[in-house]
Amino acid sequence: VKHPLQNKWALWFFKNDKTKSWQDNLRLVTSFDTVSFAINLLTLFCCYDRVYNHIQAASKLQSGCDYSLFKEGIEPMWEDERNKKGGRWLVNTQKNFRQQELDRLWLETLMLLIGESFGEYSENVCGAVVQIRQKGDKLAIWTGNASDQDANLSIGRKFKERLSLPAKLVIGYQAHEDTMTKTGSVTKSMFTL
Ligand SMILES: CN(C)c1nc(=O)c2c([nH]1)N([C@@H]1O[C@H](COP(=O)(O)OP(=O)(O)O)[C@@H](O)[C@H]1O)CN2C
Repeated sequence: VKHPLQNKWALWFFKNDKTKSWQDNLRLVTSFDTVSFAINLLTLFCCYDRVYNHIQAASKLQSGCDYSLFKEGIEPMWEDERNKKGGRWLVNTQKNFRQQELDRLWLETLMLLIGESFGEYSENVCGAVVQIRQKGDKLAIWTGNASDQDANLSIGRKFKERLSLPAKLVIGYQAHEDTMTKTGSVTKSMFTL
């Protein structure tokens, strides 16, 4: 028997090909809605084997690449109806995190989403993104309503707790509206944890 998940999820891959538009670089890899498929995917992410599958651990991706896991029907982009009034909890990791920590953090994030771990606020969650970058990798959970402070703070607390990040590693919640229009490299956070 296939145990259904509460939501259907879609895994996306972003490859940084400068010759194409941003949107053309975004590809749907697979979507799933059963526990067994989710477990297979999680094992692929944590003990990938290049020979048997095309899905590699996040830490092995080239710079400029992203993985996104979003609820079926929500595209991992600001412009999607379900994202445009939302924002993201953003974890900026130091360079040395990639080898030891990044895959664990991404796996924990995937399990938080697939496991609907945010209680009453799970329906506010749109998806999660891991981004491999020279200047430092990023991990984010996107929520659908930047002005729902109760939901966003509760989701952020659970996110930071589950990742068991060092207390001094501050995470910020940024509205996509601010990220889209940011001037310079840093977007202001609505709140931090
Ligand atoms: C529909 N559309 C065009 C569009 N829709 C989007 O939703 C969207 C973009 N464009 N993004 C573009 O990528 C650049 C790097 O962002 P980055 O998050 O990779 O961060 P880095 O600067 O590479 O660390 C962003 O500056 C933006 O140009 C990012 N993004 C989410």
